[in-house]
Order: sequence, then structure tokens, then C-alpha cells
Amino acid sequence: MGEDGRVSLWRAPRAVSPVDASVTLPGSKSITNRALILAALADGPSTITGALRSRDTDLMVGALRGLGATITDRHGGTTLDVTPGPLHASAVDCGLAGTVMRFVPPVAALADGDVRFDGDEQARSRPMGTVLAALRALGAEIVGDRLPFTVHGRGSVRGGTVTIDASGSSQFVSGLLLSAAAFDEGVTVHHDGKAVPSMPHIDMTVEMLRGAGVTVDTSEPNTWRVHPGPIRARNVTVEPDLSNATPFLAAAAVTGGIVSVPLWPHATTQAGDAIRHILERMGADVQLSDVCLTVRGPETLVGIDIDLHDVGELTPTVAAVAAVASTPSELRGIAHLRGHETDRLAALATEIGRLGGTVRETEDGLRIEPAPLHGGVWHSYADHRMATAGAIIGLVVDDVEVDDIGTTAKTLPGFESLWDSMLTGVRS
Ligand SMILES: O=C(O)C1=C[C@@H](OP(=O)(O)O)[C@@H](O)[C@H](O)C1
Ligand SMILES: C=C(OP(=O)(O)O)C(=O)O
Repeated sequence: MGEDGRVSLWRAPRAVSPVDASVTLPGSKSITNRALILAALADGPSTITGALRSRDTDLMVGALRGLGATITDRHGGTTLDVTPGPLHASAVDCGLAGTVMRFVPPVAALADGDVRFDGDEQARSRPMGTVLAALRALGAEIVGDRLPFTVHGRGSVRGGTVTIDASGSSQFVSGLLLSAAAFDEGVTVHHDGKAVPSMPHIDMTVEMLRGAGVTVDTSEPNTWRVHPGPIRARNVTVEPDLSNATPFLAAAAVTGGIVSVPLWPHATTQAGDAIRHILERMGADVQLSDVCLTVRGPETLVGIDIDLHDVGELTPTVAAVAAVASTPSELRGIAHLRGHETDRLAALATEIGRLGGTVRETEDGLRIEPAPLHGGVWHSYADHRMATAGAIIGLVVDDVEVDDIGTTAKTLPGFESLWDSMLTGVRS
């Protein structure tokens, strides 16, 4: 925001030559926020190393501190020491963070006292009703169906079995599972509806619960059963955020350059790992070594026909690459993106269209045709991944200006300087 109250424009740097850089990314938002919830409910103190510090993770730290956990930091903030405490009345600011608004209410239901939730104006339209109705069915008392709402915590929650339609967000399932072991009877979640999106994120939840000694039964399809019992305190090291790596790897793809990301895990539940195969299918050469992932962009980038249902978080990056590809792309299976930070399908169609692109919003995705793009203002809609999508296009299109580049602080503070360093070939 400028001094006059208007959102300032960031001139997206144009790549004057193919990029050639190594970019080290901070920790994963999704892993950090899960680790924080589990540590706050654990049976002793834990340490989280390599944590992401960003708006979304700071909101999670603030929420859990307010509820009673003691959280201190070291090493510039990226090592977090978490000591659980009795959970009590509080007020939670969710900002625009899906992980805070969906993961913290079950923790609040365990508190002794009222916990009021609110967030950004834009967060008030993000879907919440499914999680709150499920919590009520499990014995919690809640007033409201979307932000703002109040959880009347009574110190314990009965738990049991609940059937929900999680086709709107995997976070509905993850949120219930993360606290479930602390409910008297544990929780069994059945999903009934169209396919659940972002399944790798539910796998991440299950894997992290099991890592903390919680018994989770996933033997029946669309059913997750968490047994009641202690959540073991443990020290966790957070992987780099692979979704946040995708704009940098896309930079190699669109400029015909080369970008390496150190510490890319060989086995991971992060959705961002899918970028390897996506960029390969679009013509890039992708190599995963013991030390890093390296993407070399092709001479001619081709479009892609792909179902992104499992990895919807990558859509803004993939759409930006597709917008400058030589052949059409069809991105499918992502109707649920209409409930993300903003309606991402409408936002991408509008903004690529504004720069001269040909994009059609379909029932469950986007169809993007090759077209010569020109400069203009790219609107971010307070969405970090919209802002980085504008930056990708701006590498190869003159005079693209991104409004509110600062919104990238939701998950990647300092994005602009990391982007500049990539362009100047600094190896971070
Ligand atoms: O659990 C998580 O950490 C996330 C789950 C996904 O949400 P949806 O299932 O709503 O897409 C993903 O898009 C989001 O960025 C993070
Ligand atoms: C959908 C996203 O975030 P949130 O955790 O707020 O849902 C995202 O980061 O792409």
C-alpha cells in the first residue's frame, strides 16, 4: 500500500536473458502449520526446525499462543520451540489463511472458554460451514457458519463419527483429523460427495499424525479414523516449500533458462512436487539429483492438458506458463479454486485476458489459447499465487505491473528480492 492509501504497483522485472540461478526456498507453509497444531496438542515440548515465517504461519503461531501454547523462536525465527499449555478463551485472527480458519476451530473446541474467530474481509466468503457443522456433530458448540464465528469451548469434545462433503476443500478433513486424537472418542470422518481435492495434503496430515504416534486407519476409501490417544512431542524438520518454488522453476521454463532448487526432497507429500512432471510435459528438462532439482527451459514451450484436482495450489503457476506457451492448454478438475484466497479461475481468466490472452473459464477449470500478450496492470486480489503468476508472465512480456506484490508475504516474505536475485544470477 502506498502512502496515499492506494495499492502500489510493482514493475515485474523483464528477463533480458535466460535466467541462470539457484534459489533456496524457506520452509513449507502446510508442514509448518500442521507441525504447530500437533506441537500445541502434544504431551510435551517440541522443536520445529526450518519453519516458514510468513503471514500464514505467524497467524498460526498467534492463534496457538492466544489459546495457551508457549512458542518461542531462535535462528532468525525459523526454529520454533513449542510447549503446550492448558487451552483457554481467546480471539483468533485467521487473516486469509485456510489452514488457520480450518485447523484451529477443532483446537478451540478443546479450550476452556469462548474462542472468537475472525479474519480479513475476503476470508469471510471462504467456505467454513462443513467444518463447523462437523464439529457440532462431534459435540462442540459453535455460533456462526462462516467467519466471524465463536467456538464455545468446554475443555473437551466427545468426538465420534461424522459424514461430510469435503469436495470443497481437503482442509475440512485435515482440520478435523489434526485434533481428533485429543477428542474423547477420537474421530472417524467419512466423505460423501464428489472427489476430495488436494489428496496429497490429506496424506501429509495422516503422515504427520502417524509421525506423532497417533493411530490413523485409512483402510476404507473416503474414510479416515483417528484413534484417541496422546500426540507425542517430537522434533520436526520442515522441507522447503515446493509450491513456493514453482514460480522460480517456471522462470526457467518461460525464459529457456536454468533454475535449481536445493534440498528438494526425494519423497514428499507436498503438492508442489508435481511441478516436475508438469514442466517436463510442457517441454522443460527436469533433473532431480541428490542435492537439488534442476529445471532447464525449452526453446519452445508447449501447452498442457492436465487434471490439477490433486494439486490445485499449482494452478496460478501452471496457468501463467500456459499463457506464454505455443500451443493451447486445458486445466481441469479445479472448480474448488473458486473458494481459495480469491476465485482463482475468474481471477486468472480476467488477468491473462487483460494482457491480451485468450482464456475461457470452464465449469471446472481454464482453457488457455496461445496469443501475443502485452503489458498492463496485473491484479493480485490479495492472493499470493496470483501475484507470483503475474511475475512469471512479466519475465517475458514488457511492462507488466503487479498490484500488491506485498501479498506474497502470505507464504513468502521477501519474494521480490528473491526474484531479483534469481534474475541477477545470485546463487542463494
Ligand atoms: O492443507 C493444506 O495445507 C492445504 C490444502 C489445499 O487446500 P484445498 O484442498 O482447499 O485446495 C491447498 O490448496 C492449500 O494451499 C493448503
Ligand atoms: C489455497 C491456498 O492457501 P490456504 O492455505 O489459505 O487455503 C494456497 O496457498 O494456495
